[in-house]
Amino acid sequence: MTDVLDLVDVSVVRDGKKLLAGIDWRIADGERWVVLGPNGAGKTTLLQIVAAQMHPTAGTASVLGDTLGKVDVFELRTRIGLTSAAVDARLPGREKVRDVVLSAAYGKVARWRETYEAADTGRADDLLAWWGMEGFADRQYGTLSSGERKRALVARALMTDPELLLLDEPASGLDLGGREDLVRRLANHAADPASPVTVLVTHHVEEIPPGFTHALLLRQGAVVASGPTELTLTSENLSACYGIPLQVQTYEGRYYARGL
Ligand SMILES: Nc1ncnc2c1ncn2[C@@H]1O[C@H](COP(=O)(O)OP(=O)(O)OP(=O)(O)O)[C@@H](O)[C@H]1O
Repeated sequence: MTDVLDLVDVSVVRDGKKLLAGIDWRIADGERWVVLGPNGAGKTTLLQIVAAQMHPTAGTASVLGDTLGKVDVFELRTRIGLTSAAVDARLPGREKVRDVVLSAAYGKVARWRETYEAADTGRADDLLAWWGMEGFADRQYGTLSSGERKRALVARALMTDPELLLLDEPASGLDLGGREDLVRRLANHAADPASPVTVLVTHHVEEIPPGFTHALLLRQGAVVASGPTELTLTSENLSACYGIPLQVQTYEGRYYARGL
């Protein structure tokens, strides 16, 4: 079976600076990955490669069986769902929440003159309900709380029924209740065999939902460790990743870390 992702010796250089260096990373069908690393480690840059938004400077990147540089990326991007602060920033605050989700089906950030099928509207409403946004469809996107926005963004990313879902720091800025609610929903998402392969970027091990099968730790643009979550998220690896002594503990599928 073709890998969902296959990065071989991928590097990215910008303004003479190496943002990523020699990254090897394979993702197989059914896997759920978390990417961790300190500020500036290169997580967002890595996700941009995986999202087919950026080409590597060197190395090869195959996403959903297509090699970047040899494929129409606009076509490829329709098969990938992405949530990030950059996507959020492009969405007009006056847009109705339902249209924020629906417009993704047309690769747009706002509704224009398209006529949407009843099936599309139904799917948008179902996704909003699944992500705890029932009753919000007619609200303006700009009036949502941070937590509500994050959940609406995930619903939008799933609108095209993507084969690969990329979540860049979906819990950033959420309060404890909002974070726990999102972690619970993401755990349900991870447990559903119908869910697409998912990559979650985060700063905090506490935000890793149970059921995320693999982890990749990044530091200064290079991989510190990667593999099955329980083997990768060790105190030793996390200390090397963040450059400080850390102790990792687990409890019922959740991870916790503290400085020593
Ligand atoms: N176009 C660019 N030119 C030069 N440096 C860049 C460019 N884009 C990003 N960088 C730098 O590359 C490094 C990695 O950035 P990136 O956003 O990928 O890290 P990150 O791990 O997502 O960080 P954070 O956790 O703070 O969001 C940072 O030091 C950033 O300043």
